Amino acid sequence: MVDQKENRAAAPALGDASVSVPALRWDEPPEGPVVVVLDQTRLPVEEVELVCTDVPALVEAIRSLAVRGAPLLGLAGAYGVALAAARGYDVTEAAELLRHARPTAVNLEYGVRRAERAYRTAVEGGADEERAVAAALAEARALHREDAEASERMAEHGLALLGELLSGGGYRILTHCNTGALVSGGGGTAFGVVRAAHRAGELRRLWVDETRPLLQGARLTAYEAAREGMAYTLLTDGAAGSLFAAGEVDAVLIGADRIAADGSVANKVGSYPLAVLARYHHVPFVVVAPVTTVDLRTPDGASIEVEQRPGHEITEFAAPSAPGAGTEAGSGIPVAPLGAQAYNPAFDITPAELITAIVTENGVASPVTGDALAELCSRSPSPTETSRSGNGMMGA
Ligand SMILES: CSC[C@H]1O[C@H](OP(=O)(O)O)[C@H](O)[C@@H]1O
Repeated sequence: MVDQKENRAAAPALGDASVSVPALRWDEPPEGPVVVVLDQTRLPVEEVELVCTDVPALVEAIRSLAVRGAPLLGLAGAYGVALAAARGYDVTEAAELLRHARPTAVNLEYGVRRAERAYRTAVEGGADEERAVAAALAEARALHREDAEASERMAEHGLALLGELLSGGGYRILTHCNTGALVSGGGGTAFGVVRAAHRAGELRRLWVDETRPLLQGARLTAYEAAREGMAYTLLTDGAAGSLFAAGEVDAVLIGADRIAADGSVANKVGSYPLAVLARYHHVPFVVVAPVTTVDLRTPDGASIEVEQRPGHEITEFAAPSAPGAGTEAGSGIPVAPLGAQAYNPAFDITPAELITAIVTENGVASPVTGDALAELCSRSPSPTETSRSGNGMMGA
């Protein structure tokens, strides 16, 4: 068992919309620097922090989804490198452990690379160990700030896009998995747009896919929606089709874990069926992600490694209140015959032609093309403009 200590929050989170701790933070107690993560496997029942004093503990937190969500994984990777350096561990070995903790979200390897490069550049420039550690930590903090700023801009661009795509306010938005402050250094990606619509008085209903098997929607998005005072309704993933058929969905907003150069999007399993439903029912299907999630080195969706997770996440039901519940086979409540085989991809791939728009902090690509994505990635963050440019670009 890795060395993870627990801090219990002042009050239970369930039903208490006020209690909140950051999804991830750096701390420097007298006994040495630590990375502290809010254990998302325990939400919404308890807000419990995991204090990671070394990289194996942080890797375990990533693998168990105690800390999860593409942009936040980037921060975990960057702070993990700083933690290794600050504690005198082998930075190369630590970086390798971190970047391979989960394969699909490109942000993880990006965050590791940013902090590792800062550390190496300092060392090669003659800096002593203390200054090299400081350089890695400064880079992690810079990425944290950038992600928070990106959240703000994605929310602005996304709200402007909804105004262009949908006539009048009173949006009924369906979302999948969890894409709010729990996946980010700021307000999140797709849920950040939902929050902006809510605060602008434009959100009539948030349909929340529960998102089997780990229930990020039921446990986490509902938790964030409740704290925001939103009108939200939970549904099973299989019920989404009947909502579309009833004309109850005005738009689908989802996040992303990796966007390939051709605009294919890897996101939580169940995203692709939503894209097909949205296309069949002529509903806008919008992906919201920072440019750090766009991987121009991966040519297409078939080239994205989709994480295959253990079958017990499907064949057993894990009670989130128990420490470590569901992280090991046999620790949950069986819901299938012993020995049942399970197919458990964590993500699926949605082709660009089924995506109405990709919203980033640098603007909006619609239609989604490789050129439009590359252009967005080449830009610096931009203020919101909703003019549609000739090359299919929307936003600044
Ligand atoms: C916008 S990042 C959130 C993204 O990450 C989730 O995956 P996981 O919970 O396995 O980390 C899901 O794909 C969300 O869309």
